[in-house]
Amino acid sequence: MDTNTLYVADLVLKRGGKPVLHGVSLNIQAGAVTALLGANGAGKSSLVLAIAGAIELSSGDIKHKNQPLSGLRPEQIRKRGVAIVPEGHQVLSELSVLDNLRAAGSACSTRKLQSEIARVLDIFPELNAKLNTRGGDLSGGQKQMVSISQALIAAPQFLLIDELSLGLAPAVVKRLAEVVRQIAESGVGVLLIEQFTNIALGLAQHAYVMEHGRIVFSGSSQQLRDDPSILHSAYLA
Ligand SMILES: Nc1ncnc2c1ncn2[C@@H]1O[C@H](COP(=O)(O)OP(=O)(O)OP(=O)(O)O)[C@@H](O)[C@H]1O
Repeated sequence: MDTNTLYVADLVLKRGGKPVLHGVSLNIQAGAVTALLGANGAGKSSLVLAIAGAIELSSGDIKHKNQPLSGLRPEQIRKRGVAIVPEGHQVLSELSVLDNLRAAGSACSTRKLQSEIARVLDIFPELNAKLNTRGGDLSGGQKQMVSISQALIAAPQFLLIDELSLGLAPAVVKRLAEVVRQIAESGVGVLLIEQFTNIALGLAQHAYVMEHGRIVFSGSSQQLRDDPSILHSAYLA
């Protein structure tokens, strides 16, 4: 088993008694972006939440470095190097940006937390001027930067991003795409859910397409660009 890969195998999941994932398998490679595409309701968010331990699986395996992650609590999964940027650029709106970052690193020692905050501010230098601003007073793009920064604290090996650009202005989307590329180049494996398929396929080497709780395509981003009918049928399904 390759230690640079997060293995997800045969995930079965129900929500509200309804089957949502019907045996989903995928691999996320460290140091690369993997795109996860599919229409609303296909099960992408549920998959990411299940990998992060936020919702309970009926069955399936999630493994990294030969260790099972399935069945662990979210904070244990985080400690093992898998972090999530949930949908909707959520931040703690009453806390300052700096306190949002501190809260994300509450498991770190004070010294480690300082160096981690400095590291994420190197990635998003635009947050330096906002450290004392309340989370609730930020623009959507700034909130997404804080949300990604929170996930990056404690240097995860894998980062699962649920909707990078939803509702954000084109200039911000371009900036966030640049950062995702940089994060992957630094060695992190990024699973990217992104409504703009051209952005996702521009960043990703490998892509998966989901339809009604199943993976219906796994292959190179180039293949999906060359044959748009695969995506068209998934988005119309
Ligand atoms: N909290 C919930 N409780 C019960 N069912 C849910 C819940 N959230 C989502 N579902 C159902 O799970 C299925 C998959 O939804 P999910 O949000 O995972 O899809 P998605 O591909 O991420 O779509 P979207 O882009 O709309 O978030 C849908 O049928 C949805 O109705």
